[in-house]
This record gives sequence, C-alpha cells and structure tokens, in this order.
Amino acid sequence: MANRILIVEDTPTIAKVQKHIAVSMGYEADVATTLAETSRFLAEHRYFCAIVDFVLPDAPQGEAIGVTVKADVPTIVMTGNIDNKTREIVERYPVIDYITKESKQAYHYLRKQLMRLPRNSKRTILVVDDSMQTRHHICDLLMRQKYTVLEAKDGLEALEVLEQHPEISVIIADNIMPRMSGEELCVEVRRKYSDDDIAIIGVSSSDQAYLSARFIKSGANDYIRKPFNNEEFYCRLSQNVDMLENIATIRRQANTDYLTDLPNRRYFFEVARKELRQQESAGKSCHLAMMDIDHFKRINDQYGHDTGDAVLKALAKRLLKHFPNDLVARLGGEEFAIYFTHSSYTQASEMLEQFLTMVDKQSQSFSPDAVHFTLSVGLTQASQVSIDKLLKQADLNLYEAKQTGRNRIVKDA
Ligand SMILES: Nc1nc2c(ncn2[C@@H]2O[C@H](COP(=O)(O)OP(=O)(O)OP(=O)(O)O)[C@@H](O)[C@H]2O)c(=O)[nH]1
Repeated sequence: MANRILIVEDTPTIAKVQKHIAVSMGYEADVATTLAETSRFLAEHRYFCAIVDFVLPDAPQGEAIGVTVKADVPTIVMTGNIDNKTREIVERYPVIDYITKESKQAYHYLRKQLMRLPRNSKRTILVVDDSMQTRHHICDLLMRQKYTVLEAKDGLEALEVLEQHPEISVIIADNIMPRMSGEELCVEVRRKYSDDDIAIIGVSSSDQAYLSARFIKSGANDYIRKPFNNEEFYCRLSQNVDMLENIATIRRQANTDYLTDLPNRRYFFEVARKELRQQESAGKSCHLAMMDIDHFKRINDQYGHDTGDAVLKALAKRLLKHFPNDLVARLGGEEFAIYFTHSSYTQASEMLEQFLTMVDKQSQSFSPDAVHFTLSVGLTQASQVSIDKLLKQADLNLYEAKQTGRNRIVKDA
C-alpha cells in the first residue's frame, strides 16, 4: 500500500505542485487548506508524513505544526517567511525539516526529502558521544527522519558496535571522549572501511578552528561544531547520505550488465577471484560453468534484435532463480558464466542438466515471440588454478559441446 502524505497548504498553486511531487513519487496525498480540515484528515487517516505551511487562515502562527506533530506525523514545514521569529517558533517543534519556499530549488529539496524518507529506516547510523544528553538529542533528530539509530559512549564501544553491526553506514562522533577520542576512532574505522562505505561526521564543542581539519585528516568526511542548529545538522547529514547513495549507484552501475541486470564480467572476475582464493585456502576444489545460447545469431536474424534482447533477459531471470546461491554473470553477448560458490561439483552438474532440459522444454514461454532455443555448457573443476585458467578450460569444454551437437554439457575428460 502506498504511503499517505498530508499536505497542509492554503495556496492552491503551491498545494498542486506539492501534490504533484508526492504523487509522482508513489505517495497518496490529501490536501488540507485550514487547521480545521487538517484535524479532520488526521482523525480519518494515518499519515507517513505531513508537509505543513506555517501560515493558514485559521492558524497564523504555525499552530498547524503543533497539530501534526501531536498526531505523531513526521512533519516538514514549508514557509514563505525566513525571519528569525518564524524560525524560532518552528524550532520549538520536533519537525523533521524546515524548507523556505524561496525558489524552485526548495521544491527540488522537498522531492529529495520525500524520496529519501521511506528509505531512511534501512540506513543505520551510529551516534558516539560520552554525554548522554547530546547523544540522545542527536538520536532524536535522526529518529525523526526515520533513520535506524545505534549508540556508543566512546570510541572503543563504537568499534565494538560496528563489529556487531556491519550495516552501519554513517558515524556521528564527538571528539573529546574517555578511552578513545573521535579522531582516534576515525583512524581505526578507516583501517577497515573507506569513506565510500562509511561516512564519518565529527562533532565537537571545541572553538579551536584547526580541530575540523584534524578530524577530516583523521578520516572524517565532515565536521559540525556544537552548538549546531537542527537545520544545519540535517543539511550536513543529507549531503553525506547523498554522497553514499551516489557512490553506491555508481558502483552498482559499474558492476551490472545494463541489459539483464546480472553482474557483469568485471564484477564476476572480482568476486570469483576472491571466492577462489578462499576455497583454495580451505582446501576445496573450485568449479565453474560457461554457458552459451545455441545459434543465437539466427534468433536475431529471424525475429529481430529486440526479441534477441528479450530472450537474454528472460534467460538471465531463470538463471538467477535456478542458481540462487551461486555467482551468475553475463560475460558478454549471449555468453554467461556460473561460479559455484555454494554448490558441490555433483550438485552443479545436476543443476545444469536440469536447467538445460527445462530451457529446451519451456523456452517458448519465455518471450512474446515464442522463440525456442537451447543451451550449450562447459563445466570444469580444478584446484590450485587461477580464475583465468578455470575459465579457459570451461570455454574449451563449451567449444566441444558446440562441436558435438549443442544442447549439452561437456565436463572435463
Ligand atoms: N539481441 C542481442 N544480440 C546480441 C547481443 N550481444 C551479442 N549479440 C549477438 O549474438 C550473436 C552471436 O552469434 P555467434 O557468435 O555467431 O553465435 P551463435 O549464433 O549463437 O552460434 P553458436 O554459438 O555457434 O551456437 C551475434 O549475432 C551478436 O550480434 C545483445 O546484447 N543483444
């Protein structure tokens, strides 16, 4: 079910823009134009979030904010006023953000917040501070934006929490703490995690300006000086989370085949190489299969390139389903590889036999043009070899499968 948003706005054009943004991102949206209407909506529905205008005809002093906050609805305030008095009133409420309707950029920012909010619970943030009061204040700010939050009271405890929770991707750390300082923590975290994996934001009340540079040189991505206002805190946090998300997207794109969404050749080599090393040090043999669609050129020639693409995508989907525990990749063209990380050689061989039979029987149901196709496979196993050699042997076996009639598996002699 879609998340529901309450828009509290008395200017129809602005409400329309906000609703358009929310709906385009998959939210359901209701618009209330007065405080009375806001209360009625809140009594009727549960809201994931509210966007609230500061001034309404029957609530000129931000009273609507109090109503949505009291109803436990995470509230983003949007206002035309940027004076200190308005800001002071807004900051009395535990709102999740405060956006001034100054320009188009404000709506761009709102869109980003609405896009991120449902994802925030999947992001774990560790707050490290020896002052319980500051720790709780920061945790409260984070929980308002629905982040998953963990706490530690010094650097050493933070390292223990990190060990238990490898999903942590942001650390917000005070500097001066007993046992291990924020700077020392940064150095320790960076031994294991790069700043693409974990963003560290340093916080300190020190008025020594050089401290921010020292924090960053120790491995922090950013630095906030106490006391900070909530708006600044959220902006810095958003920037760092944006950076992590952008890097994750770039990594995913670099490792994924654009057509089938399978891991690509680059990723396959990187992961298979690591797996091979681990299996070898555990004294296990390694096994790998190369798979190729038979007479794929004919499919393209007869049905067109789009149908060829549809066949590749359909096959990729079936491969993932059939080999859920092993590493499946598209190496290029109509060629796929499977590195068996979790299946024994006998299991791998049986699973491949079953897959070939299934494709021969059911491939017509894979694509709208009912294309029938078959597969050839070369399977190999070895120990003490490189991934390149393993792949080469699998390729030789695949070549033999093609030469001896296709629609078959050839294993090592
Ligand atoms: N539709 C589509 N075709 C592709 C793609 N990548 C490669 N191909 C085509 O795949 C075909 C591969 O042809 P061949 O190497 O001759 O192999 P084949 O026809 O499968 O013959 P055998 O492997 O000997 O059974 C070529 O026609 C390529 O143009 C792709 O991403 N999409």
